[in-house]
Formats: sequence, C-alpha cells, structure tokens
Amino acid sequence: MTATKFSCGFAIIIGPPNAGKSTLLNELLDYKLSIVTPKPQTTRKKITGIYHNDKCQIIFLDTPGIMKPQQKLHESMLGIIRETLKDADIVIALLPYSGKKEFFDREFAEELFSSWLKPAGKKIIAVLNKSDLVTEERQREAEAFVRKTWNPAAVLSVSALKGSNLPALIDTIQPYLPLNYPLYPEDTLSTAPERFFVSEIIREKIFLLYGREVPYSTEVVIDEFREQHEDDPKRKDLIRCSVIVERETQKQILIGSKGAALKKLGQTARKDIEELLGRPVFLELFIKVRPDWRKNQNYLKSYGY
Ligand SMILES: Nc1nc2c(ncn2[C@@H]2O[C@H](COP(=O)(O)OP(=O)(O)OP(=O)(O)O)[C@@H](O)[C@H]2O)c(=O)[nH]1
Repeated sequence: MTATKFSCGFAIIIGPPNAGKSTLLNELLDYKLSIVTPKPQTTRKKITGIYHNDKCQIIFLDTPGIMKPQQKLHESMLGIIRETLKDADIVIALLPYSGKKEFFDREFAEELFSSWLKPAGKKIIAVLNKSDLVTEERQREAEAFVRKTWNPAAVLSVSALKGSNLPALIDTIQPYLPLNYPLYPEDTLSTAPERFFVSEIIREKIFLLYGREVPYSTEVVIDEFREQHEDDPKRKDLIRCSVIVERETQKQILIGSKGAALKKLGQTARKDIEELLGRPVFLELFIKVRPDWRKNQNYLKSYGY
C-alpha cells in the first residue's frame, strides 16, 4: 500500500434527532457501536467508528441530533457538534425522508445548511435516509430538490435500516478524503474505551425499558471497572456504575416495585455487556439523585459534557 493510493480521513455524520445517524454508523461498520432506540436524542456524545476497506479508512464521527437547546445539557451537546465539525474532511448531512407530503423537514434542512454547514465551509454530501419509506421516483425528485436548493458536493438516498445503497455512500465519500496512510490498525472499530460502550449499553436499556422523561433525566457513570479475569480467568470482571437521576420520584421508577425494574435493567444490560466484552461480568448499579444535574455546570463537566 502506498500513501498516494490510499485515502484516510474524518467524516462527520450530522442531522436532526432520529435521522438514523447511529443506525447508519452501525450498518456501515457492521457492528453495533452506537446505541439505537426509537426515541430521539439518545446519542449525547460524539462516537468514533472506523471503517476500513482496501482503498480507504474512514473515521466516522457520529454526533448528537441538532435540536433547539432547552437546557444546559443541550448547549453542551451542540458545542460537541460544533467542535466535531472542525475535524471533518467531509460532512454527511443526514436528512430522513418523512414518508409524508414534504420530502423531509425542510425548515430543519434550511437551518442545517445555512446556519451550521455553510459557516463551517466544509464539503457536504447530502444523504437522504429512510429511502425505504418512499418510492424511487420520490427519491429522484427529492435529490434534485436538494441539489438545486443547497448545491452540496453530492446527493444520494440510502436506507440505513435495510442497508441499501451504502456501498455507493462509501464510494462517494472516498474522493473527499486526503491521500494518506491509515491512522488506525485494521482491526480497530473505535477509539472510545470499553467502559464508554458499557455505559452506553446501560443508557440504551434505560431508553428501551422506561417511559416518558426518565431516560432523558438519566446519566450513567462507570465508577469502577475491575478487570479481574486477567489475574484469574475464573473470576468475573466487576463493573460498578452510578445511574444518575434528577429526582427521588425518578429513582423510585428506576427501582420499581420490590426492585423488579432495576433487576430487569441489570439483567438486560449485563447480557449485552458480556457480549461486547466476550466474558462474564458482575454488574452493580447504584441509583443516585443529583438534583437538576442537566442544568448544573459542575455536574455536566464531571459527566464529560
Ligand atoms: N424506516 C427506516 N427507519 C430507520 C432507518 N434508519 C434508522 N431508522 C429508525 O429511526 C430511529 C432512529 O434511529 P437512530 O439511528 O437512533 O437515529 P439517530 O439519528 O442516531 O438519533 P439521535 O440519538 O436522536 O441522534 C430508529 O427507530 C431506527 O430504527 C431507515 O433507513 N429506515
């Protein structure tokens, strides 16, 4: 491999909540790296996923969905997006088809292109996701509309869920990456540490198991990750986590009657964590109340926002 033939660079995936950013990343990497739930705004921090083939290495940066900030947490999330944009060689603007009369949320698309992407001055590939919801004819119409209105470097329709047109997306991205040697070894899927993915799995299960505002008020912090199997393969690793909520009532909901809900959370999360790590673990969850943590700069900072 010579540097003059191989390309390597950073592609940032940016779009509204629920656009399918995490689904797309997982599908491209053929690995469940980023948590996916039917609820919007599950992705809070930037996730790095690395795609490899024999011509290029693409370091994908998944970002939280862009929304109107209603609290300090949202402002931090938007700050993460702004910072991530600076690192991008190419921007994937992901707009989901609505399946309704309008192709997609046009107001949002206008805001995305005008307020976010144009000032950043980066090359943009507009990717219209959820193509399984519309006919091919509608897809061509929508693509022509995007080309005419915002003139991105390229436009294409994909279905992250069905995995359709994703090789074309890779081929479209590649020419925009700098010619360079790969930055990471071929077996590296992400730069984030195991403990980050462990906390993301627990957050995903909270989103899937609990209703209304509870998941949005929750943060997961890994207090201890003791890898005991290395000294003695018979011993399970110990993972101690704090599940942070804003109010006593939310704590009661998380615990449930006679602790049943918390037990279920622990069991379902442990199963996926063991699959991720490829070894058995003890998972201990402690629920802690930190009043209004999403509005408190010190808490936000200590949780990595
Ligand atoms: N029909 C259809 N649904 C999709 C497609 N891609 C994603 N979805 C669904 O859309 C929902 C949101 O997907 P995510 O991947 O979590 O979206 P996201 O953009 O990462 O969401 P945030 O966490 O809000 O940033 C899930 O229920 C997905 O199954 C697609 O191509 N077609």
